[in-house]
Amino acid sequence: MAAELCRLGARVVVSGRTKDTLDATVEAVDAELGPGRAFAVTADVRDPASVEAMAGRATELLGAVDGLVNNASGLFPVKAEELTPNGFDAVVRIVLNGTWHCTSEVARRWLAAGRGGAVVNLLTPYAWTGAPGIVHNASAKGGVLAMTRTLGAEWSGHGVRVNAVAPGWMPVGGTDFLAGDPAVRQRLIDAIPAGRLLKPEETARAVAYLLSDDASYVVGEVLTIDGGHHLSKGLYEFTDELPGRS
Ligand SMILES: CCCCCCCCCCC/C=C/C(=O)SCCNC(=O)CCNC(=O)[C@H](O)C(C)(C)COP(=O)(O)OP(=O)(O)OC[C@H]1O[C@@H](n2cnc3c(N)ncnc32)[C@H](O)[C@@H]1OP(=O)(O)O
Ligand SMILES: NC(=O)C1=CN([C@@H]2O[C@H](COP(=O)(O)OP(=O)(O)OC[C@H]3O[C@@H](n4cnc5c(N)ncnc54)[C@H](OP(=O)(O)O)[C@@H]3O)[C@@H](O)[C@H]2O)C=CC1
Repeated sequence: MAAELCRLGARVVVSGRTKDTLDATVEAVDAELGPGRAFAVTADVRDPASVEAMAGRATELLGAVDGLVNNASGLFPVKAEELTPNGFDAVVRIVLNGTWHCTSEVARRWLAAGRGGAVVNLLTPYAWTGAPGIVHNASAKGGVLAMTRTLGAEWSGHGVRVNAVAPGWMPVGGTDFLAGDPAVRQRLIDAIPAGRLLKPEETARAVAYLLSDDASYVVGEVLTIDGGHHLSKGLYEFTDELPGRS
């Protein structure tokens, strides 16, 4: 995500809890594009004080912050009846609370300065379809969907745009548990009308569009990029076999 945004011309502060991961991203961008495009700042999105410090440091490093991408997430597959209260909280605190802490911190700075900015939240189509097996993450993403629409409307008159992208399955990061098993992977691909997985840089380009002035009249919207996965293939594959076809 960060590397593709830099390739498209952005200067980016990457943030998360693990310094080594952030440094590796910055080193990769430096090696490809030269220094001064990407910077690392550690933060924990569950902690408002940590987020405040991150926003301050990002402003120092970039001069001004024009956009925020809420990408942090947590997920583990679990049957709902086996999920503990702490397990539910662990995911909701990252996804829903973390998105709020980052969005409110950055937007308050923009509003106080009398300037606009763009927020893009990472959703998934199951924010509105639901997703058996990951009730914690689906519930949190559903909350972020409502937050996107609410703040999109509430702040648009101030020039602060809040939108979201809803990617389908990318074989990266937290979805290793799906990608690792070739049989599971193929079953998932078979259910996607486009017949392939999503490339991370395709998600990054959708994020870049929503951050850009090209999307200046797009407010509280969700750009879904899942190859039609949530729409399903319906009966299309059976149309040659079904009785009554013309
Ligand atoms: C399945 C749908 C198929 C459709 C396919 C559609 C396309 C796929 C779309 C995929 C969308 C992806 C969305 C993502 O969000 S990907 C990003 C995921 N990234 C990560 O998960 C990385 C970060 N993850 C974590 O940090 C951890 O997993 C965690 C979220 C748990 C947070 O860690 P933390 O250190 O805060 O938590 P603890 O280890 O202290 O645990 C807290 C409680 O949670 C319980 N727990 C933890 N892991 C599990 C597990 N595997 N099973 C059950 N319970 C778990 C743990 O026991 C603690 O609870 P208790 O104190 O009660 O024991
Ligand atoms: N992968 C996929 O197929 C899909 C992903 N998405 C969404 O895209 C986004 C990125 O997904 P993906 O790249 O797979 O996820 P990853 O697990 O690779 O990345 C999640 C990031 O969140 C950071 N993070 C987790 N907890 C915290 C925290 N408390 N504070 C700060 N940062 C934190 C992690 O860094 P660290 O642990 O170092 O803090 C990590 O960099 C997520 O929002 C996800 O829901 C949506 C649809 C599909």
